[in-house]
Amino acid sequence: MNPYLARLCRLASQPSRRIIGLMSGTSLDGLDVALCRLEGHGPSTKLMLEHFATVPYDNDTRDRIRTVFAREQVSLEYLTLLNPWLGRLHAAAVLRCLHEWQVNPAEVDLVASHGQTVYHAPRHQHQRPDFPQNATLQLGDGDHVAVGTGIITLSDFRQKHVAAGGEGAPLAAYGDFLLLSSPDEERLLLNLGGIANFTYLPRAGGDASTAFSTDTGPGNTLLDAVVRTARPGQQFDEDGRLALAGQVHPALLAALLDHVFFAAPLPKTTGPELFGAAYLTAAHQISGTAALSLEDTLATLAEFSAVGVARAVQAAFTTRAAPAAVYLSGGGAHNPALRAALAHHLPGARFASTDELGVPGDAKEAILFAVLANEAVAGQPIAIGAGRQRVPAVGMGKISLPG
Ligand SMILES: Nc1ncnc2c1ncn2[C@@H]1O[C@H](COP(=O)(O)OP(=O)(O)OP(=O)(O)O)[C@@H](O)[C@H]1O
Ligand SMILES: CC(=O)N[C@H]1[C@@H]2OC[C@@H](O2)[C@@H](O)[C@@H]1O[C@H](C)C(=O)O
Repeated sequence: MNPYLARLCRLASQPSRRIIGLMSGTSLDGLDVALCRLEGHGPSTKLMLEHFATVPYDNDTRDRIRTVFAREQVSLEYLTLLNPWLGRLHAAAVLRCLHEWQVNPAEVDLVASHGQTVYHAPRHQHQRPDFPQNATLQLGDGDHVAVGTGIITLSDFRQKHVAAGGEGAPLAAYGDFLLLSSPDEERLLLNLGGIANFTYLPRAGGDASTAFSTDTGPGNTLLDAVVRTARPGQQFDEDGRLALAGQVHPALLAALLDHVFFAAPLPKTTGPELFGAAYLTAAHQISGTAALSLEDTLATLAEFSAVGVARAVQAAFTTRAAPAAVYLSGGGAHNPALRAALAHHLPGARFASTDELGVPGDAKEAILFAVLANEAVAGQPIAIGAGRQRVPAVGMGKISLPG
């Protein structure tokens, strides 16, 4: 037997596993690296986060990804070259983190690598009759991470979700359900990344089939794009200072909200393919606001993100009140302008951070992939999907052996 397969079998029956979760999201700020100790599997999973770091992307890396990111037309050669290049970059980042944390790679059981989403194409977005499927593409091939780190790697988690009928995202519900369900309260877990999404969790022990997650629209992606253009060298509106100095422009807001995505049934996903710079330019033109100040544009975009969240929450809870307990994660949770707009549009909510539940908000998505890998190796197909999520129980992740 291949010794790596034998190792994998041993890992599956161990009481706990040490797994590195990797996530690089739509904001392209860097690679999130979470070294997790995961004990057990399924609803009895216990997480100990041993270390977490975001390894920032330099300008060259960001530029390379942006050459293909969310673009309909790209050079096939460039895409092909970027795939192993990113895999090796992520492997090198893992080794650097382990060195800093004084952890021997041989003492890590698995890497769980999300890769870099370069194009997300749910059917409702691509609308091509010749391709009736949902589709999504992540680069940074798992074989390159496995060979580069010497650690067995699981990757490409989203394809199984698509194969089973889902849109390949959000996968957050699977990890949230296993780690953050509580017998004491039902919860909304609201992640404010480039794209915003939330997970609804019923009380632990309740009807698990009602758990689900959905994207709600942009989180930070348009805010970041505007700042990058207006203030070269700046990646985002630090502490929402510019947005807080502006006023919401009602006509621009109305133009931004005028898209079928916001009325589409839940769950649904989206990405910068739709909510990119061109979307904002069109809304500026329609509303006659092309000359609006940077501050007012950012204030309006923060409002837009918050209204998107509020509309999805309203759509999810038409016959009863939404859960009051809302736990925030993702970079947008650090943006006071976004938080103020959310507080206004979700008046019944009691906001806290997932940090208070033992899962640091900035690390939550990287941890998710470690949890998915743990289930793929030691658990069962995760059975929350069949209900509201409308995806049969699946395990996710492809296995790459280092040798
Ligand atoms: N102090 C801050 N003030 C304002 N915004 C902030 C702050 N810190 C982080 N952000 C925002 O958070 C973003 C990074 O968020 P995050 O890392 O959650 O995104 P991501 O994981 O790439 O996105 P996604 O979840 O869509 O894949 C930054 O680009 C910025 O917009
Ligand atoms: C296709 C894709 O990469 N989607 C990401 C993105 O970033 C946020 C939102 O859009 C979410 O749907 C998803 O990531 C998280 C980790 C998820 O699947 O839950």
